[in-house]
Amino acid sequence: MKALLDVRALKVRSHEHQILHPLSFTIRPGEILGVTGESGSGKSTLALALMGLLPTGFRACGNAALQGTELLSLSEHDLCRLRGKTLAMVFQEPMTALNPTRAIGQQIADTFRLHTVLSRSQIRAETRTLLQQTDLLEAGVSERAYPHQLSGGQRQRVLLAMALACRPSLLIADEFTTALDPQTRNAMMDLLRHHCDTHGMAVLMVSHDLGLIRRHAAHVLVLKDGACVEQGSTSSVFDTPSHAYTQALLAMSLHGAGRAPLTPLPVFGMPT
Ligand SMILES: Nc1ncnc2c1ncn2[C@@H]1O[C@H](COP(=O)(O)OP(=O)(O)OP(=O)(O)O)[C@@H](O)[C@H]1O
Repeated sequence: MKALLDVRALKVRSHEHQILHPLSFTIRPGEILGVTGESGSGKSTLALALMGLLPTGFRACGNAALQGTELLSLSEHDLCRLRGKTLAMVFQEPMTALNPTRAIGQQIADTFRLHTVLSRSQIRAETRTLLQQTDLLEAGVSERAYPHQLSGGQRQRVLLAMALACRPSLLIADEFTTALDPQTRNAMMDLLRHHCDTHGMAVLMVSHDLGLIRRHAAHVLVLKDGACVEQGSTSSVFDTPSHAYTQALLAMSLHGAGRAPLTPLPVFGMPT
């Protein structure tokens, strides 16, 4: 099957540092790619580079073609047309991504108003469907609620509803399950899976949670200091990791789950 996202030698530099070393990977329609690595390894930078939202002073080069459209050379105007419709992102920090002065129902409806020609009543119905699918109505959250009246996990679900509104081809989800309890996390992953299976949506899922990646991602990319140390099918990378860093991440993840690692963990990124 043809790649939906084809990334070739994508690099990111800040004024002083190389933040991402050349990365190459593909994601096919309907597929979830997990991106993992310790804090500061460059996961969010990769997500922001694809969205065209890098901080001032950062520069991306290389190639990143989404359905044949080269993302890195698009003008801000063309990127704006793509974002929300073809390419969507759920941010790590929901409070800064939501508008504190607008009710959540209005914010979800805004996405439809901006990118579709649906009538007011269709937008109202679609907005309610999304609130239902993200279990917000069930939790007693009204579409008239403002972001500050919601818990972190509920705000995260509003962002997910906004991201899924226009059935994007590619969803970039940066640690979006962190604030969710296990039951809600599973329900949200099921919702993503549903969009992957029914609309062919692909997902680039940034997460520290190796269990989540193992369960839901077909492929995984392991980052360390901005470089890819290992990538491949999740089962082969996790069952037979070839790099010591991946082995250490897996051991730490087992340790966190209450099982002691068999060998002492190597220390990464620390002066010796
Ligand atoms: N706005 C910024 N200004 C300067 N350096 C930055 C900025 N954002 C990120 N960096 C640097 O880029 C590198 C990668 O950071 P990034 O946020 O992409 O890592 P991450 O893997 O997403 O971390 P985390 O898991 O903690 O979110 C780090 O060295 C970080 O210090």
